[in-house]
Parts: sequence; structure tokens; C-alpha cells
Amino acid sequence: MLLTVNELSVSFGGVHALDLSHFELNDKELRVIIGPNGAGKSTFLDILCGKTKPDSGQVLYNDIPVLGKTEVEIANLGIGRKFQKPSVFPSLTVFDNMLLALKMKKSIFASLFFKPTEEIDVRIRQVAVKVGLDKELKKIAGELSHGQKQWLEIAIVVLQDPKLMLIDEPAAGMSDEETEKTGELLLELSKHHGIIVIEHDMKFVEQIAKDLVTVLVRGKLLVEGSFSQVRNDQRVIDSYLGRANVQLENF
Ligand SMILES: Nc1ncnc2c1ncn2[C@@H]1O[C@H](COP(=O)(O)OP(=O)(O)OP(=O)(O)O)[C@@H](O)[C@H]1O
Repeated sequence: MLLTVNELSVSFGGVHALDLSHFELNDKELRVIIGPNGAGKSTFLDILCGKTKPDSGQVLYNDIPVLGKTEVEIANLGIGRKFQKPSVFPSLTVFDNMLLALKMKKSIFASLFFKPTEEIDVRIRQVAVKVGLDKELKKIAGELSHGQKQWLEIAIVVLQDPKLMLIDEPAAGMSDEETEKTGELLLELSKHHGIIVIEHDMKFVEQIAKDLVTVLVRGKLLVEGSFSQVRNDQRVIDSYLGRANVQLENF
């Protein structure tokens, strides 16, 4: 098991943001987490990457307890996070953003003497091909389309070579075509990485949910199952799919 979570709980000012009894993820599994606003989805990923400290619980990554470790220690263990907010440097080229991601992976001391070698160049190009940015490497990141910026963000996580990728709403604000491409990219990446994706766009969820979908509501796990099981579950319809915030357009 790549990830095992037990009795994970956190409250903010008396409000239970997350109260997750159990969660497991296999190696190279692609899990989609859905649920209404405020269900605790981002809080869950924040805990997994060390950004938020839970009140109690256990998180084992490859049997290693991660709670109490810093964000950097967790990233070095192999858990990579893509946040919803863009974090690329808009005035640098796509190539330099990717180079910087590789520099960050090294220790600060080593990065002082970090020079792009042929090996690094090849690695950046490989990842750029994977995310469909190989023709944009010289472009200034700020000039990329919204979708391309998101792919650059994903490339930056891939360059860290994580075993587990945590991805927050990758398709938000994308065109239909970009969304579909992003789905194909995630399915391809799931051949090599365990991935947890948070998403609201149900058409996109249907495209990528080759494994299980987990539904969180008010911090708790409501249902876990295949896409069609979850899609037709009356409790999921009542608490989430029947509501306004979910994107059911063309679905
Ligand atoms: N740092 C924080 N301080 C206080 N409250 C927080 C904090 N982070 C999250 N919360 C609260 O915890 C609950 C869960 O929020 P969270 O962002 O995890 O939900 P979500 O399922 O990701 O929602 P969305 O789909 O809107 O992104 C909400 O009530 C939110 O207001």
C-alpha cells in the first residue's frame, strides 16, 4: 500500500474540517476525491503534504509515518503537491521554471554550483514532451495559455519524481479541449505514480476515474466506489451532485 490513513482529524475553531476514519491508496492508483465546498478535500491534501498539522490520526506512506515531518521532508520522501493557485514564475521561460524545479530538489549547497548538464537538459525535454510543452520551452511562462500553465505546474511536480502526486482541481478554468488533454496526461502519469486528484468537473472525473472515487461530505467519507456506483448513489446525489457547485454541464 502506498498510502494508509487512519482516524485523521482536524478542526479549525471548533469546526471539524476533516474526520476521516480510513483511506488507502495503492501504488500507481489514480484516486479522484469529490465532494461539496468545504468538505475537507483540500485540507486532506494539505495534511498529506505537511502544510496542515492534524489534531490526531496516522498517515503511513510506504509504511513510513509522515505526520510530524516538515513539508520539505515529506517532499523528499516522494510526495509532490500541485496546488490550485499558480506557482510558476511568470517572467521566466518554461525551461527555466523546470530547471528551477530541479534545483529546488537538490540541497541549497549543491544548488549554488548547479549547472544544467546534458542529463538535466534531456530530463527537462522528456517531461516537457510528456506534458505537451516541448515546443514551448523557450516561451515566457506568463505568456502560456491557462491550460499550458497548469501543465507546467504538473511538469514541475513530475520533475521532483514523486511516487505520490497530490493534484488540486487541475481542470478548473480550462477549455473542453484542454480538460480532455489534462485527463489523458493524468491517465498516462498514473502508469508511474500514485495520484490523488480533487475535482468538481464530473465529465472530467468520468474520464480519469479508472479506479475508485472517494466522496467526502462535511469532513467524512460518505462513499467510495467506481464512478458509476458513486454517480448513481442517492446519498451522493442528495449531498453533492444535486447541488449548484458541481459542474454537470454536458454530462
Ligand atoms: N486554514 C484554515 N483555517 C480555518 N478554517 C479552515 C482552514 N482551512 C480550511 N478551513 C475550513 O475547513 C473546512 C474544509 O475546507 P476545505 O478547503 O478543505 O474544503 P474543500 O472540500 O477543499 O472545499 P472546496 O471544494 O471549496 O475547495 C471548511 O469549513 C473551511 O472553511
